[in-house]
Amino acid sequence: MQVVGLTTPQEVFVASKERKFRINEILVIDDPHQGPLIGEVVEANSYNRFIPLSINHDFVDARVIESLERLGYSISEDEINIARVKLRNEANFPITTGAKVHLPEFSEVKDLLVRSTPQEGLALGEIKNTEETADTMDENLKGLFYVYTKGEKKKTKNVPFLLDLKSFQQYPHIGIFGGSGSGKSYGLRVIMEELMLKEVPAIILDPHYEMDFSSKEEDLKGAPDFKSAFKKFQIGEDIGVEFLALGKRDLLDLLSAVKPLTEAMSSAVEILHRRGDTLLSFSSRLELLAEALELGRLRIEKMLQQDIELQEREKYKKMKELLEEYPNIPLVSVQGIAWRLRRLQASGLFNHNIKPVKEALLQGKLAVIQGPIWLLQVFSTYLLANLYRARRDYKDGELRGNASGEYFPPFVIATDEAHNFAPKGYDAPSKGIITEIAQEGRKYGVFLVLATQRPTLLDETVTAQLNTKIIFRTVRGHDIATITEETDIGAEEAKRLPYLPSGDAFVSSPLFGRTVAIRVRLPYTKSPHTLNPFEEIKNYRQKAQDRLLDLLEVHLPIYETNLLKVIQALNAEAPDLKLEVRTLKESLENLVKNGKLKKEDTPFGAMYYGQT
Ligand SMILES: Nc1ncnc2c1ncn2[C@@H]1O[C@H](COP(=O)(O)OP(=O)(O)OP(=O)(O)O)[C@@H](O)[C@H]1O
Repeated sequence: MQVVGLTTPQEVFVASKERKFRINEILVIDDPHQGPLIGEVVEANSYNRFIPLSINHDFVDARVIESLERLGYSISEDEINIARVKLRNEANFPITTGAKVHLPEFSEVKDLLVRSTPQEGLALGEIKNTEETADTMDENLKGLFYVYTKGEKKKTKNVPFLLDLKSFQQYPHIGIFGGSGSGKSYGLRVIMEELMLKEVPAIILDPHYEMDFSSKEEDLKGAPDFKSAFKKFQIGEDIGVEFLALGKRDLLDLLSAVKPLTEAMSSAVEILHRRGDTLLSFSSRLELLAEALELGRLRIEKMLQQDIELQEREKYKKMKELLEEYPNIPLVSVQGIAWRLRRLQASGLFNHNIKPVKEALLQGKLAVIQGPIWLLQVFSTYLLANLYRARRDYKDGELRGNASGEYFPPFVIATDEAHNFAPKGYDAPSKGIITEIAQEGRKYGVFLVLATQRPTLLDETVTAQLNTKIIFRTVRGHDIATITEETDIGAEEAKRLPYLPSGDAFVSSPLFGRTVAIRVRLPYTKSPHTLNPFEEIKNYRQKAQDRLLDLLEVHLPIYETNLLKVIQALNAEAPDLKLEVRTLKESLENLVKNGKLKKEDTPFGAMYYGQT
C-alpha cells in the first residue's frame, strides 16, 4: 500500500494491488519526513482492466492515474484498489507521494480507539473494520460480546467500542437518532443492559411496553441474567402521584394531559386549588361548587330558609360560601376540571406514590416506567422533577457542608420518542424539567439518554446539550441536515446515513475527537415484541390445534353422529373452548386438512380417527 496522486496535509489517496480497502479502516502512513501519520479510509474503490474508463472523476482524477503509472501500476492490466484517506490530525505539509502505508498494530492506535476498560466502560458494540488491528489487541479486550452479522450470532472479532462511565461527568448526555427500524431500540436496550451490569441507577420511560429484560436472546453462552437488575412499574398500578404533594403547576399539567385546559379552566384551577388540599378536599370543593352553580344563589337561599336536616343545611351553607368566595367561575369550567380529575382518578394515578421508584434507584437498579403516552408524559414530569430535586437537595446540602440530608444517588434517565417529551416549538409538560436536566444535570450527576426518530422535532436547547450522539440510519433530508449541524459528522458520513444497515451507527463524541463507525452489539435480552406478528398468529393457531388434539385423543374415533356427546365432555374439561357442533366440526376438518387426523365416510356419516 502506498500514497499516490496529489496530496494535501489533510487527505491522500492510497493504492494497493493486493488489498481491498474498507470504509472507516484505520491506516498508518509512513511519511519519510514527518513520521507515522494516522488516517481513516473515507471512500474506497477498485478498478481493473475491464473498466479502466469508468473511473469516477469526483473521486480519482487523471493526476492520480498518472501517478499510479509512474509508481509502476499498470492501469490496463492490474486490479487496483484506491482509498481516499483523511488524516486524523492535519500534517505539517503535504504527504510525500509514494510513502508506504501499513495496517496498524493495536498499540499504534490504542489511544485513538479505546478510551476505557471493560470494567469502567459501557461496551456498546464493535468498531467497524478493525479485525486486523484487533488481532494484536490486549486479551482482556477480545471477544467481549456478541454481534449479529449476516444471519449469525458470533463473538466480536473487532476492537470494542467502550464508552467510559467516568466521562459522563464531562460529557453527560447521549442522543440516539435514527429512522424506523434502524436499530435505535436495540441500541437503547444495549445501553440499559450495560448500565445494569455496572449497577448504575437508571430510569427508562417505556411507552411501547418493550423494555423487559427477563427473556434471554437464544444461543448466547455466558449471557448475564438481568431479572433482578430491573423493576417494572405501571403508572396507576404500582406507582402514582401523591395528591397532597402536588403544586398548582403539577396539577395544571396533570389535568391538561387528559385534555388541554381552556384559559378559564386554568385560572379556575389556580383559584380553587389550595395548599394542603387532599384529593378528597379538592374534588369535593369542585363537585359542591358545580352543584351550587347549577342551583344558583336564590334557590340555595330558599333551601336554607326551609326546615331541613342539619347535614343538608351544612351542605347548602357551604355552597353559599363557595358561591360568595368564587363568584366569577363559570359552571362549564368547573365541570371540565371535575371531569378531567375523575379521569385521572380512574387511572389509579392518585392511589400510589413514587416511593418504589426511589427504592429501586437506591438499590442501583433500572426502573422501567410503563403507561400510555399521555399519562407517561405528565407522570414523568412529576417523577423526574421529584427525583431530580431529591438528588439536587442532597448534593447542594453536601456542598454547603451539611451532608446529613437523605442520600439520593446520581442516576440516568432514558427514553425513546424523546421529541414527545421535549418538543421543539411548543410546550409539553415534561419539557421544562428535561431542559433543566440537560443544562444542569451534569453538576448533580443526572444524565440523559434521549432517543428519537426525528431529531428535527427535538427542542434545540436539549439537542445542543447531547454531547455524545449515536446516529443510526436516517433517510429524511431534514433530519440529516439537523444531524450534520449538531455533530461533527462529515460530508462523507452524512452521505452514507441513508444506507446504514440496521444496527450500524456513527458515534460522534468529543471524547473520541472524531466520528467512530460502530456496529451495536447484540443485546443479551429481547423485547417481548420481537416475535413477528405473522409468526405470532401461526404460533397461536398451532398451539390451539395441539391442545384440541390432546383433548380429542381419548374420544377417538369420533363419529359425526356423536359430536354432541364429545362436545359435552370437552366443554366440561375445557370450558374456555366454548365448543359447538359447528365449531368442533370445523376444527376436525382443519385437523384432517393439516394431516393430524384422518377421515372416513361410513354408513353412519363421517368418522374421524387418529394417525395410528
Ligand atoms: N445491533 C443490532 N444487531 C443486529 N440486528 C439489529 C441490531 N439493531 C437492529 N437490528 C435489527 O433491526 C431491527 C430493527 O431494530 P430496532 O427495533 O432497534 O429499530 P428502531 O430503530 O427502534 O425502529 P422503531 O423506531 O421503528 O422502533 C431489529 O428487529 C433487528 O432485527
